[in-house]
Amino acid sequence: MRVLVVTAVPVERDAVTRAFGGGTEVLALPGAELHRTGAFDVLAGGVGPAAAAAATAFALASASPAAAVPSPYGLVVSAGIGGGFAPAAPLGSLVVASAIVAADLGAETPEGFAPVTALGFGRDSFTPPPALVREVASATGAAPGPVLTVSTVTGTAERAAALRAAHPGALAEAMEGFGVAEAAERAGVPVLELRAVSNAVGPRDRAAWRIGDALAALTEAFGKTAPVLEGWHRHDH
Ligand SMILES: O=C(O)c1cccc(C(=O)CC[C@H]2O[C@@H](n3cnc4c(=O)[nH]cnc43)[C@H](O)[C@@H]2O)c1
Repeated sequence: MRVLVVTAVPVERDAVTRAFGGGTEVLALPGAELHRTGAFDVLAGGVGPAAAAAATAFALASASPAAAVPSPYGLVVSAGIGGGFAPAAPLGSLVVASAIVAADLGAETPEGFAPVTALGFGRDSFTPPPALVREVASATGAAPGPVLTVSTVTGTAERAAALRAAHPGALAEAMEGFGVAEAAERAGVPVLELRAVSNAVGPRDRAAWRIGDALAALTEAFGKTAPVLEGWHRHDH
């Protein structure tokens, strides 16, 4: 079974492929460049949910161009750095999504934020396979919990508090998971999201970012969880 890993930017892609120990082949597809190592195809699809959804959809469609041909991918993983909600997700820690939540997809109303589902269309979250989430958490030490997808990075304590209130238990925010999940769902492939925390969700403080530490944590996590991911079959669980 092949695994498609979608990051936002090339440094995240390279942090993931580094875990697999070399021998990477680059495959140029329409709309996507896959870095293939063994069972893993890793793609830097761009920042934000729209870029992530488009890149993931192109990769999935290129891999099985005819509807009658099943996808070679058994799993799609959205991976990269992210902001962590303190104290549950400190800098350098890992989070694996138990739910991938579109945190700002909806409407502002006098009563507060209304998710797109409350407006009567679309969906506002995806649930990765719970057994796989548990296995990845156990292999990597990642904390399992909801991960929010936002189009605007949180930069104030007020916004962080509003997100916590609207999504109790959320551990992290990032910008691509929901887009990757939308594309994976349409291809009938399960999805997972794994984030390494580079900064705290809250007031903007660029000096406090620990991007290098988070990328190193991402490499270590994929090193530990690669056998779990490539050996996982959805019907096993
Ligand atoms: O300019 C800022 O204040 C700022 C703060 C944090 C992150 C950024 C980015 O442009 C990175 C976006 C990129 O990284 C992921 N990411 C990392 N931290 C966060 C976050 O706190 N909230 C949302 N996304 C984050 C994200 O998935 C993007 O790929 C700028």
